[in-house]
Amino acid sequence: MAPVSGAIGSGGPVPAALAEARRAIDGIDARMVDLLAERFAVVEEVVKIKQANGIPALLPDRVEEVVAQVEALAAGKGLPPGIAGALWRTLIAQTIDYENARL
Ligand SMILES: O=C(O)C(=O)C[C@]1(C(=O)O)C=C[C@@H](O)C=C1
Repeated sequence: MAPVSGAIGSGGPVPAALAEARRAIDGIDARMVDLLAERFAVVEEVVKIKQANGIPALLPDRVEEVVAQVEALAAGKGLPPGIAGALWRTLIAQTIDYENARL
C-alpha cells in the first residue's frame, strides 16, 4: 500500500487507510467524551443525594458491581479481558475523587 503524507501522524508518511482509521477513532473518542460528560452530569445528582443523606463517595460493593457489569458487557462484545475493568476502575477512582471534593 502506498504511503500518503498527511497532517495526522508523528512526522512520517501515513498510509491513507491509517489516516481514515484515526479519523474513526477521533470520532469515537468525541462520542465517548460526550458520554463521559453525560455520566458526570448524573454524578452531580449523586453528589446532591449523598450530601443530603450523609452517604460516602466510596461504596466498595457498588464499585465491584459496576466493574462486574462492564466486564460482562465487554466479554459479550468479545473485547480482551481486563480492558473494561481497568478503564472503569480508573473512571470510578476519578469519580470518587470528584465526589469527595464536593462532599
Ligand atoms: O453509585 C454511586 O454511589 C456513585 O457514586 C457512582 C460510582 C461510579 O462512578 O459508578 C462512584 C463512586 C461509588 O463508590 C460507586 C460508584
